[in-house]
Amino acid sequence: MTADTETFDNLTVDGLTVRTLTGEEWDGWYRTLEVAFGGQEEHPEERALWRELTEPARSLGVWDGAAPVACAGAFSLRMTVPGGVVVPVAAVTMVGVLPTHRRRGILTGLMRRQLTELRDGGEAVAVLTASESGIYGRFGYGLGSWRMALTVPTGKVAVRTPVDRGVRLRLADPVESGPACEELYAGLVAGRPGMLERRPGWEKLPLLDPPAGRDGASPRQCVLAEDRESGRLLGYARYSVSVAWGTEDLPDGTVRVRDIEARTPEVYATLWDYLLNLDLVERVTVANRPVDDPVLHLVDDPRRLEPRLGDALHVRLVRLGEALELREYATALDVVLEVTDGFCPWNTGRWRLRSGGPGKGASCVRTDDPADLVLDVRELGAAYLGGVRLAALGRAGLVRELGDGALAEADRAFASDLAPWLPHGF
Ligand SMILES: CC(=O)SCCNC(=O)CCNC(=O)[C@H](O)C(C)(C)COP(=O)(O)OP(=O)(O)OC[C@H]1O[C@@H](n2cnc3c(N)ncnc32)[C@H](O)[C@@H]1OP(=O)(O)O
Repeated sequence: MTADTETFDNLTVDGLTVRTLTGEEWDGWYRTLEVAFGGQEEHPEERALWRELTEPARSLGVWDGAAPVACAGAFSLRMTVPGGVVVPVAAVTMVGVLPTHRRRGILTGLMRRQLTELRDGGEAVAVLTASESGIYGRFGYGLGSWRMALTVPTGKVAVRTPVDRGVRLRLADPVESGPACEELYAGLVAGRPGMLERRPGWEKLPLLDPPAGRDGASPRQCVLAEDRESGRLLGYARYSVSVAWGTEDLPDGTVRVRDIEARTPEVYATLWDYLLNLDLVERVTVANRPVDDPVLHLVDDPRRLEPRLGDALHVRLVRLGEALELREYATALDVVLEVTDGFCPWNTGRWRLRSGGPGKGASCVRTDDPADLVLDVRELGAAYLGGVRLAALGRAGLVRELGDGALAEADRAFASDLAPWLPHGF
C-alpha cells in the first residue's frame, strides 16, 4: 500500500487486504489495537463496552493473509458546535498498526479511505483524540480543543463564592443514579462547543469502573446535589478516594474526580466545596476540565492550583463548505478564504464565507474573488470550535491576511464565548 493509493472495499495491495469488519472478527481486530498500543489487555468490562459500541460497518481492518495487522474505526456521534448546534461527526477511533507493519503507509491508506468515504456521503466533520499529537496534522486535522488537568491542594484552597444553601448533598450509587445524572448531562451538551451527545449505550462510559483499573483507589462514588424541597437533581460529582498515610502518620489521601457537572454556578461551587473539605485528603485531582473552568475563579488562592494543559479534540473539515455552514458565527462576516488541503484536494481553492451573525445562518461557497485570508484546512479545523483564535494562528504565521481587517473580522466571528471542551474520549 502506498500513501497515494485510493483504497476501496476488499482491495488487495502489496498482499494486504483492506476491508470493513464483520462482527465475528471483532476480537482479533481489537487485539491488533491492543498490540499496537503495547500489548496490555484491556480490562474485560472496558473491552465489552467497546465491543458493544463498535460500529462494524465503519470499522476498517487490514489483513496480511488471514491475520489482521491494522485497524481504524469511526463512531457516529453528535457534537456541539458554536451557536449551540449539535451536528453529526465521524469520531475516528481505534487506530493502530502492528509494529511489524509500520511506516509503509498503512495508516495513510486507512485515513485516505476513511476521508474519501466521508466525502462521498458521511459526516462533513471528523474528529479524534490522538495518542500522540504529532500524527494527524498531515491528514488535515487541526487541534481544536484543549483540556485542563488540575490538582488542588485541599488544605490551602477554599471556595470563596457563595454555595447553594438550598441544596442537599446525598451519596448515591453511581449506577443507580446514572440515569438522573445522564439527564442533567444531556441538558448541558448544547451549552458548550465540543460536548458530545451520549446516545444509548454511551451512558455506560462514565460509569466504567473496573476493579482492576482502580490502582488502589476506592470504587467510584457519587455525590448528588439535590434541591432540598423538590428533590430535583441540580448537580453531581463522581470520584474515587485513594487513602494514603504520610510521615508521622499524617493523612495524605487523594480524591480523583471523574466528572462534575451542575446546573448553576452556585451548585458547582457547592460541589467543589464538598470535595475540598473531605477528611483525610490532601489534594483533589481532576484529569479533564475545560480550560476556562469556573473552578479557576471560585477558589480563594488560585496560585495554589496546579493546572496542566493537554491537547484534546483534533478536528478535520471533510467537506469544507458544508462544515463551515453547520456552525454559527458570533458576529457578521464576509470573507474569502483561500484554502490549501494536501490530503483532501477537493477542499482546495477559494471559498466565500458569509454570515449575518448569531441565528442568521451561514453560507460558504466556491468563488473566484480575490482572497482575504490564506490558510490550510488544518487551521480551519483548529478554529472551528471557536477556542483556538484565528488571530493567534495568524501570529503563529499560519494564517496570512491579504484583505485589510479580514483577520480581525474572521477572528471575532469564529470565536466562542465558552472554550470548547471534550468531556470524555471515544
Ligand atoms: C484516533 C486514534 O485512535 S489515535 C491512536 C494511534 N495509534 C497509536 O498510537 C498506536 C501505536 N502506533 C501505531 O499503531 C502506528 O505507529 C501509527 C498508527 C501511529 C502509524 O501507522 P503507520 O502505518 O506506521 O503510519 P504511516 O506509515 O502511514 O505513516 C504516515 C506518516 O506518519 C508519520 N508517523 C507515524 N506515526 C507517527 C508518530 N507516532 N508520530 C509522528 N509521526 C508519525 C510517519 O513517519 C509518516 O510520515 P511521512 O508521511 O512524512 O513519511
